[in-house]
Amino acid sequence: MLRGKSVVEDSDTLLAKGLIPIIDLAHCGTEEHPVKSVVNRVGLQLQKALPEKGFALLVNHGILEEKLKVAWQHLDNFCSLSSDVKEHYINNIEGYHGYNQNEEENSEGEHHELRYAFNITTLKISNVHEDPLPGFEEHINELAHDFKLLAGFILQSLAVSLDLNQSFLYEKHCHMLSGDNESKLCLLYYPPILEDNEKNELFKGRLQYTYQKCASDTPDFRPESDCYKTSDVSEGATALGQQLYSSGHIDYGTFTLLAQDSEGGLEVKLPGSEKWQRVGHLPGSIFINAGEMLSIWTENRYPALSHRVIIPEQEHLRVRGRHSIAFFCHPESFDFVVLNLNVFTIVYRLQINPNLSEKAEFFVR
Ligand SMILES: O=C(O)CCC(=O)C(=O)O
Ligand SMILES: [Fe+2]
Repeated sequence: MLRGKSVVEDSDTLLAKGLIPIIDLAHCGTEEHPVKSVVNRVGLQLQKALPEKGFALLVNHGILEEKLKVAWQHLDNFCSLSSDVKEHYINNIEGYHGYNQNEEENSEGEHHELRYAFNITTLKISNVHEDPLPGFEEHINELAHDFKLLAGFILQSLAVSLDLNQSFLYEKHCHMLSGDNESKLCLLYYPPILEDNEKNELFKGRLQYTYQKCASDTPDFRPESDCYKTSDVSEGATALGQQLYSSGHIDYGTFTLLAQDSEGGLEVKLPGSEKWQRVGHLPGSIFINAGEMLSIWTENRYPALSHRVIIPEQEHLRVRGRHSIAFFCHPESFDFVVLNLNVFTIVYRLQINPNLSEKAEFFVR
């Protein structure tokens, strides 16, 4: 995957304003032969961005917009299939590969996960029936591979940022998307949410579009603004702009790469803050945030970012729905112990440098 083409024109202006940590990956070489000076520079930028903001935006990352668009079109086609056809694609218990029906159906209790998800956990197996979805598997696998390569580059910069040998973290993640590692590419579709005025209830709208342009051509990043007025909102509230597509959480892997097709409700708590703040969307960029694993290894030097997706209050955003693609980057697990009570303990043994934890234990909830 060669990089170089500039996809974000306004990044210099935003950088100059100091509002947003933007990391430019142009001319960084390939994952196998990365350009050392770029690895080092990206490492320095991550070293500043992750503790201060908990995230950064990657630009000129080499994953073409067109590829993302086609993936979302495939996802739309998939979501439009009848339930009995979709059932054939439901993820298998061991690998979580395939359609995640639970996320769609989980509308009981306080949290509503109003979204469709299709997971790619391995490039090896072929359990996607091509029949009603011509080209789906080939395309999604190629995209998953691109994300894996991008993650590979970031791992090298991350290692440098932590004063580790450049290949150290990369080697600990070398089985991503092999089926033996929890990394996955997750195609997500958040349907338009409509309000039934008579019943005063929210319901999922029909899929209405294939791909959407951003609400505005101007990059939109306003962590200081409070335009959704959600800072004091308790989860489970019912008014639009307060209802959640995806409730507040941290990702539990090393880091997550997130591509979005538009502005649409992503909110974060910046490190040290208890306030939910909106993250707008910079067209063409990929959002990166640290996960729980990285925060454990670094003893919270790179804190895991709390984030959630709300249903936008503004009607023009809400009625369009939204697509995203998340790549969850996970290390190899050397020891996997399953306890009862639905709690898994995963022990990762890593010989990191003496300043960092050698062993991290954490719980998958
Ligand atoms: O779709 C998004 O913007 C975020 C998804 C997310 O945070 C997750 O699936 O963990
Ligand atoms: Fe997440």
